[in-house]
Amino acid sequence: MSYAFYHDVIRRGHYMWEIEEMHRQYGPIVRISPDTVHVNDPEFIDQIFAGPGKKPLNPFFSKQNIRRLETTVLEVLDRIIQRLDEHVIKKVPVNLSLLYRATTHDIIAKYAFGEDSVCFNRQDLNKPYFESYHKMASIVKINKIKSSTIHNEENDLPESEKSPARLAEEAQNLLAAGTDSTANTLSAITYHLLSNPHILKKLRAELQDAIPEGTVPKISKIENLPYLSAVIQEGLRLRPAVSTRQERVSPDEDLIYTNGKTKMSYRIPAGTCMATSAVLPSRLPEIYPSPEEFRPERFLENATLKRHQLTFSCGTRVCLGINLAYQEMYMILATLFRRCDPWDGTGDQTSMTLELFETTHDDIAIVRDLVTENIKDDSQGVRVTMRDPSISQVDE
Ligand code: HEM
Repeated sequence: MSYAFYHDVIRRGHYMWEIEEMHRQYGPIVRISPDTVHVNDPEFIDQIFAGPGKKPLNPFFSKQNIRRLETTVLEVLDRIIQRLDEHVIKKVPVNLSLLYRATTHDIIAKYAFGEDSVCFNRQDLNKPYFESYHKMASIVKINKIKSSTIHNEENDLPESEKSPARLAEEAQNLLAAGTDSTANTLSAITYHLLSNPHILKKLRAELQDAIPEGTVPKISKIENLPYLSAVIQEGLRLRPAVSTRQERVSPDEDLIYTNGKTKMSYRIPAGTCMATSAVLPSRLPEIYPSPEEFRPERFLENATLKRHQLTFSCGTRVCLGINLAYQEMYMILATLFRRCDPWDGTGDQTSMTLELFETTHDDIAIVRDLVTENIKDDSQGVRVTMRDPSISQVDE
């Protein structure tokens, strides 16, 4: 049995931590299997991942096309607000992780397949569906996909590539890639904001200035807000959603890696597989002091940090949904935290408040790498108690 198989499969997604330990002992470049070298130096990662991004679905997910999706996002945000109000009235905690999944799912389902409010039309927000991932295929109506925007955007594909089976697979991939990823990062950011009221206070001040009227914001009003942007980058750093080892090969040229500290150089022969997981460079203490700490300011103090993030990958395999993911994160966070203060326990607050409910850091901490990062198996997600002095509550 190979070492990688043992830690990846038998120990369920633990090889990432073993690799991190190897880097601690042996430096930024280590061999992790007979034919794969793992790299944990952002300078060299930039070199390996360089390259143009081009893929068939790109126009469909371009920034311009995603902008047209704003109305859909705004509609879903209205549904979120309704749900939150219902929870306030009933005095029951809200599972924000589930709510975020329902949100990201419904947005991608609407955009890509014309499906309306698959999750929000259900009282349980389709919780059983998220719990049993394998049922995903059943939610996708193949005929709808055939007439969807994806299909229209792929007119230049050969007929064989437009078969129902191929489209269903594509649909399944998009739903899988576009739902949990953004939702997990949002859950982590929410946890950190509510655990750090001083950070949330700064964010709220910025949002109040940008959106004085307090309505659900247009993306153009918020996408350049410095503190909100830093909060999102810090969330992506700590919870990068996709933890898989991203692999690249330099087919023709040998690469030379020079360790910045020791000045030792290594020749990596052409054809060698080079891998890196976005989780590891994001935790390097020499680049991110106190890496476990949620500190958005680090992105304001050092504008080059964002360049080092491998969260959405880059080059030829850059995340297809990057524009959608950013639009969702900006709009959801701005909507929620423009409205809600952290609960201060006094009972004197005049705005809607949020307080973590039976949620600890373990509910957002990455435990394993199963292509996407996973938290502990028995986590209930990030849950909050909401209070709003302007809404009368009823006992359940
Ligand atoms: C915080 C949110 C997200 C993160 C961090 C993220 C990250 C990534 C990363 C790192 C990859 C490359 C994986 C590799 O090289 O093996 C990737 C690929 C991909 N992502 Fe995302 N993603 C996010 C949200 C989304 C969304 C909203 C969509 C919507 C459709 C999406 C669709 C895709 C697709 C289709 C691919 C495969 C691209 C390809 O292989 O050509 N992602 N994502």
